Amino acid sequence: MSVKDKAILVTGASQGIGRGVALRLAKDGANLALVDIKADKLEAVKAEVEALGVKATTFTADVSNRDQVFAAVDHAERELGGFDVIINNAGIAQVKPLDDVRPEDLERIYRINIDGVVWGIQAAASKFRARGHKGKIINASSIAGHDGFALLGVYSATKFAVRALTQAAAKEYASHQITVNAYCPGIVGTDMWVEIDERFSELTGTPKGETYKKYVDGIALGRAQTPDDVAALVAFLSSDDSDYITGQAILTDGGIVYR
Ligand SMILES: NC(=O)C1=CN([C@@H]2O[C@H](COP(=O)(O)OP(=O)(O)OC[C@H]3O[C@@H](n4cnc5c(N)ncnc54)[C@H](O)[C@@H]3O)[C@@H](O)[C@H]2O)C=CC1
Ligand SMILES: CC(=O)C(C)=O
Repeated sequence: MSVKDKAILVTGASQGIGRGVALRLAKDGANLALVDIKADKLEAVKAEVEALGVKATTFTADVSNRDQVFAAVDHAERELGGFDVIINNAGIAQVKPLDDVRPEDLERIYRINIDGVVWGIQAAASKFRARGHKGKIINASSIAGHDGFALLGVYSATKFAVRALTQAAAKEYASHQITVNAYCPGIVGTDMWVEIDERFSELTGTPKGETYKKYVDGIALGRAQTPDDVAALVAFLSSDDSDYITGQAILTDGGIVYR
């Protein structure tokens, strides 16, 4: 399984799963374009990637802005000398009872978690077609894209939407040898879960740390997921070994949701 010398763009690369994916792909020999809305942390990840002996470049972009996503893909191609894979990883959580959801809540999360994936799909697919070669589009869904989670209803809806987009894009682009798949992590110990845990505490009175613990206790393999666990699947989906897989939303959760 190899991604050696592939040019790969990762969104949400400043921290958490995106950073973990970038480091794993760099270890495997890929050259990386690191994209995030948070410019300050990107340079540190770039240095970590370069220390592994591959090329890295950074680009600050808000994935909800179509022009910025297209510019990020152009930048990646220019700086890395090619463009082979996009990983539409950036996303935000939202913990809210459905009763309390207002139009601005929907607008904010839809624009990042759904629109951002649409722009990433479009920008990558048009680049692959312009270059006249195959390509891979890999999107972040979740266990919450397979089961709706209480207090994470709208977030779950966005992750179901990512699965739908993944299937539709796989069908639309297959004739160009572009594959489109999604990864569906479980409970990963990143800043996103710190935020989710805190919001559950505020809403339900559960002591801090207890919601995270409750979810981790429900994992069959008995431990929380790490970004490296997720990165192992993303590395496979980025490699030529996954060439015959398209339109799938693959669970990597240590045993929470069974499909
Ligand atoms: N942490 C978890 O347990 C799980 C996470 N996921 C998904 O994995 C992805 C990564 O999650 P984590 O690393 O845990 O989150 P995180 O919150 O630690 O990192 C997310 C990154 O995305 C960036 N980002 C947010 N909005 C952006 C925007 N508009 N434009 C560009 N970058 C933006 C942030 O600056 C941050 O660097 C997300 O799509 C999330 O929904 C899925 C399942 C489980
Ligand atoms: C953040 C997330 O996707 C879950 C299910 O925890």
